[in-house]
Amino acid sequence: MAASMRVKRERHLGNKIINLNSRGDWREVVVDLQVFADEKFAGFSGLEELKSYDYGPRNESILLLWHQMLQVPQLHQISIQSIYWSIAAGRATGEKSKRKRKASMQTSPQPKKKKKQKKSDLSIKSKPTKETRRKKSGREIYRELLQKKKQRKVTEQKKEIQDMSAWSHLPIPTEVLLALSELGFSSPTPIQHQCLGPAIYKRSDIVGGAETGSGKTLAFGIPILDFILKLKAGKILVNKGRSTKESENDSAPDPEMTQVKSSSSNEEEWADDDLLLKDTPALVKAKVKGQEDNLYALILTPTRELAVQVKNHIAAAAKYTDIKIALVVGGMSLEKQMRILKRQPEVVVGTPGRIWELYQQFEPHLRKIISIRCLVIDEADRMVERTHFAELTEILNVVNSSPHKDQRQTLLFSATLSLVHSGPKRKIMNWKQRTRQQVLGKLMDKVGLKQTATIVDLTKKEGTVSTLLESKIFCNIDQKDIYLYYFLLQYPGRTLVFCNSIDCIRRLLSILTILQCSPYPLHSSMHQKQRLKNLERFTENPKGLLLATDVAARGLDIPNVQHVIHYQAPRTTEIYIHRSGRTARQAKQGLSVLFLSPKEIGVYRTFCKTLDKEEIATFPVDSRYFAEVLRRVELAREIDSLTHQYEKKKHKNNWFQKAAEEMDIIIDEELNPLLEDLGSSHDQKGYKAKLDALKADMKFLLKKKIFPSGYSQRYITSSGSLLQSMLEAKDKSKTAISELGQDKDFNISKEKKEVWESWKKHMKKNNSDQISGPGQKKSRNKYKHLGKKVKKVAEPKGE
Ligand SMILES: Nc1ncnc2c1ncn2[C@@H]1O[C@H](COP(=O)(O)OP(=O)(O)OP(=O)(O)O)[C@@H](O)[C@H]1O
Repeated sequence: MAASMRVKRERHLGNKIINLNSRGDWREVVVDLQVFADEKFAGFSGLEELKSYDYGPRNESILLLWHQMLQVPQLHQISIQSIYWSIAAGRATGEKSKRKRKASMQTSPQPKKKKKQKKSDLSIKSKPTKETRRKKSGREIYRELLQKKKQRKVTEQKKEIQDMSAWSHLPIPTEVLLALSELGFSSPTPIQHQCLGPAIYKRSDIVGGAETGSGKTLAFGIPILDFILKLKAGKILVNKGRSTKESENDSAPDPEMTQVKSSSSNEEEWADDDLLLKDTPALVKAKVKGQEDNLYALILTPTRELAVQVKNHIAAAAKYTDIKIALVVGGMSLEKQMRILKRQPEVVVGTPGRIWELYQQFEPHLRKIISIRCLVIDEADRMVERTHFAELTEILNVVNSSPHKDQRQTLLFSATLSLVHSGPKRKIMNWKQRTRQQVLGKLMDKVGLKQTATIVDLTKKEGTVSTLLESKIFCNIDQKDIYLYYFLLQYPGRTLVFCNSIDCIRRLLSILTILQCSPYPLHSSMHQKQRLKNLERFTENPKGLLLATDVAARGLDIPNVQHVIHYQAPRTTEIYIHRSGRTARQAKQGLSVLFLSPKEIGVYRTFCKTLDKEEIATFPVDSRYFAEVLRRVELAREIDSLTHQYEKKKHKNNWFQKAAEEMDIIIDEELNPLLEDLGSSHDQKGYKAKLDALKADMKFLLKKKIFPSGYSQRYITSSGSLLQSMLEAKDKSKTAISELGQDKDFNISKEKKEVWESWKKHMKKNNSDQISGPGQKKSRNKYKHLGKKVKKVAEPKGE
């Protein structure tokens, strides 16, 4: 039988005490009263649990207090702290009662001895005697340690509580501000600073451009959260046959909103009272009736990974709200996404393909996109490109056909929204050089933005961020592997290597795996789960190596990526900016290295011109260690080539045999020639022995250190001397590139081979000239026997 008891519940908020008896929703907890039969529990009559733990920030009086505190800077920190703690306390209570309930369920069917144990667990306050302390089981000790760890974590969080006064001039909802404080975002970034005002107060359409890693996600995420919170609180009326103006006429200005607005310096500019309504009973009814099960915001991104990230980022900011955010992307279970959509999430983040697919299947929640109130297109310049995302055009046709289109807020963001391309050398018919305004105007027309849209363009002509150290290495296609491996060896750190094709990634993956660099691939032909898993592994590994196509070029916010390598030159200037933008985020330092083959000089020249860059500095390479690097790469190529040829044949035969089996066909003499010749068993044995020998050689080579101990692994010394050397190298490379660019015969493959061979000879000679230490001489002799095996240069495969 259950019993209940109301106890005095109090929480301290700043210097105020809030009596919780009058707040929150409490419910009885069913307990077995026999457990409490002991006289120790005399007077115990029952347990109650707080049903909703949101009494903290969402309570009106606390909100009022919060806003009062915002007016007094010195109280600012206290208010954040107090509200934080009231939430933390609520959560802790919730978890505790959940645990208790679970414990009581577990204890009831168990024998009495166990129950007694539970009783002593419940009497937490009684000091443990020496005897009980000695009797503690391993599980109890573990639990205690866990508890202590939790407490320490909370104390650390308490210490990290931010001064959030830098946000006070912006109309950020308290719940969101609280989450931002927890995330450690003590001030808005420039793009947030400029977008949040017009987006929240005026609900303007926004075209936002800012450099990579500058916080654009929250610049559109916060206005969405604010809008939905206001809708839920009945401060904005969704158009259900009644205009917002009508409702506003019979309502007084909302005290809370007035207060926030008055603190704004741009009050006059932003004031748009049409959108701010008082909590009249009629409005509350309208909210309850029509608004609760609506889809309010749709956020579209070009890639699935970016959609996952945007969803998580906005969900973190919405942590203290009850706004539901769903992810709808391809490559993941359709059924699961349909189940999630049944829960009526207010915000849907996804890729156009899957959203359109579900729309066409008449998924009821997504059918509401016609009446969405917020539409965000992230990486808008890429999304609206012709030939890309036909589904986006379909979605835009639907949302733009809505009779309430004018009430929709549309937000477009990218780091390359207004990039103006320089004209081609030979003028193409009808080609016109556009101004920034014309580029933006075209984009706005395509999406259907209002003419009154606010344009916040913080992008600079040079495109990349100032903390990024850009460099290039001019080399032949065949040398790229060597330079890449050299770089990875000399500069360990989280590195992202971009290639233009999946084939190139597969080849590099194989070679770098043989060289024990542990690369993770990421491209569109992989299973979505594997893609996300690899991204996660890369994020967790401080020396991680990710080989990716441009699927990872835009938007991905992977913390502390130190190097970005363009193994193949990006096809467009935009891609160069986005790829490079995966490093040097949030004002951190980062390095990008562009590998340029003679064929790629044209592209390089184009984006130097577009980005107003005279030249990109050449990355300094220490050629003394190149022979050893070369030796390893060649051996890896040989192993790869041998394995690949054999495995390809084997795979083909297996597939053929399986297909024949399924069709009940016997592979007779007639069909036999269709199978690949794997050689006799003797040949196969020989092949395996050869492969094993090569692998053993590789193992031996990998054990040896290439760089002597104490050799600097930093490309930027504290004095910046290496940076200086890169700048000095700039002029040299400039002439070298222009000379090679003029050499018309350079691209003939025979010539290329000769250049490659002569370069190798040169490197070997160079190396032997420079090896002077006895240790190094000795180690060279060690590899003498390997010379024969690695003599043959494997033909590099096409990229
Ligand atoms: N106000 C803030 N203070 C500190 N960090 C912030 C703030 N806002 C966002 N961030 C962090 O900055 C990082 C970059 O943010 P975000 O991914 O939104 O950048 P972006 O401008 O969209 O970049 P990209 O153009 O590459 O997509 C994220 O890790 C985010 O958590």
